[in-house]
Amino acid sequence: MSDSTTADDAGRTDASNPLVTVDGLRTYYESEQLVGGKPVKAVDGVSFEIGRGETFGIVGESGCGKTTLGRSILQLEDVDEGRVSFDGTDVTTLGRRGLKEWRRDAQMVYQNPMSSINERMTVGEIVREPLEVHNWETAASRRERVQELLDRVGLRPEHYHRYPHQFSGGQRQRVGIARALALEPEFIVLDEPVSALDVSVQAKILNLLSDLQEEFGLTYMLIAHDLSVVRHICDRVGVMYLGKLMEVGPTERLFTSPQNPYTRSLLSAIPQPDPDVGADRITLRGTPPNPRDPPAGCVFSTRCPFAIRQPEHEELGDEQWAAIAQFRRMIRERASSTTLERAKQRLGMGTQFTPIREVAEDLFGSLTYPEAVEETLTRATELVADGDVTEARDLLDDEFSTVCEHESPQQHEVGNGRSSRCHRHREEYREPGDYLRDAGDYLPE
Ligand SMILES: Nc1ncnc2c1ncn2[C@@H]1O[C@H](COP(=O)(O)OP(=O)(O)OP(=O)(O)O)[C@@H](O)[C@H]1O
Repeated sequence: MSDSTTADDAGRTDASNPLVTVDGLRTYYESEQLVGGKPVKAVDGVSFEIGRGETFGIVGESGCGKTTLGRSILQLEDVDEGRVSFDGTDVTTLGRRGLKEWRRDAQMVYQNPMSSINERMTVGEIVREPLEVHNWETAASRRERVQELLDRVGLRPEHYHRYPHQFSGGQRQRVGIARALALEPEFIVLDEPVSALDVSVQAKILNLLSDLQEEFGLTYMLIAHDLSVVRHICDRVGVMYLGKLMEVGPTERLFTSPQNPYTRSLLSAIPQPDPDVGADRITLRGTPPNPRDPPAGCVFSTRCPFAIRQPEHEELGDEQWAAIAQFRRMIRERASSTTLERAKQRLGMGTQFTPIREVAEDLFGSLTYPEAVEETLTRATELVADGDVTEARDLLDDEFSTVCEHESPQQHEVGNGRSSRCHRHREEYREPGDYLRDAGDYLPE
């Protein structure tokens, strides 16, 4: 975003001297259920660095853990595991006083900056509050500082005594930015700072953030679901899925040559202005799984268009493969229902699942499969029809599951300052890029 970034041409930061280092961060939200409830794995082992003066973007679908990651870095959430170092200091071990001091340096700007603020406070009081909390200099200088901040973010002196509800969305965001800047921080987490605003206002706020970064040497972490905003202003980007960072890399490289299947799918799901482009692009099937119960191996394996297959299944078309994946998903769901639920179903009480033969007909009826695959699918269908759902699940697992479903992939270095979590980067498999080209699919340009 700024010229002062330490990222080089490839977007690599000065690794010997990053401002923020996140290492193996985990934040789980415990279930409200007292017994047996699984926690939400909102952030699940995330590592990356942010260089001084850099704008680091975090993208991903709704609920993938972006906000929790931002709040965890700022120690606004109880972190379960991992370290966050800021300028070389591990802030996860700071006591209350140390944390209060450090918070001057690290601030957050929210999508709706007024949501957590007492609506009876005037704009001046809102911006001044952090100065009061930290007992910053004298009352007169605090007042002067607030005037200076209002002016710097494009508000007028008479706005001091107005209330935020008298303001437009863009002006309210300016107030939020002024408040975040009050204590002269070095690092700001911007959580969807423009997504609630009209496009014309978005550009103004982004320009303001860019100017402020340059003027004060700020380092930003920008959380956004709008990929065009990220592409426009971030030096590097991290792509998140179900609490994991799937790919990290310099923005332009990541957008033009994504290395991870999830990044590819996410980018190709962007509506293309030109209908001729990306006519056969990859689409993201379904919605992400429940973060209380993420898939056992690679978190993206249940939706991945590039999932590794057993060699004998390589020839199956995408449609055939997708139907099998859907069939397996449904059987897994049924197999995980409790004995009591299953007994109730048999007695015609409780949830009624669609008869499995009907499901099989709907999914596979119009498709052709090699004989051996067809036989397995028929056997699984009959097992479910006879009530042996677990056996059917195991049979399908034996036939179709691969490393993607059993093992969580490591973060592989994939060149030019990029890293990606995917088993396909291992030597014994074909790279996602090669696989895609051979399949003749669309690669985002
Ligand atoms: N306080 C909380 N208690 C329990 N679960 C939570 C809490 N906050 C978030 N979650 C859950 O944690 C997961 C990650 O949420 P988070 O808000 O971090 O995602 P996000 O990527 O920022 O989503 P969005 O783009 O919709 O804001 C979600 O499943 C969410 O429901």
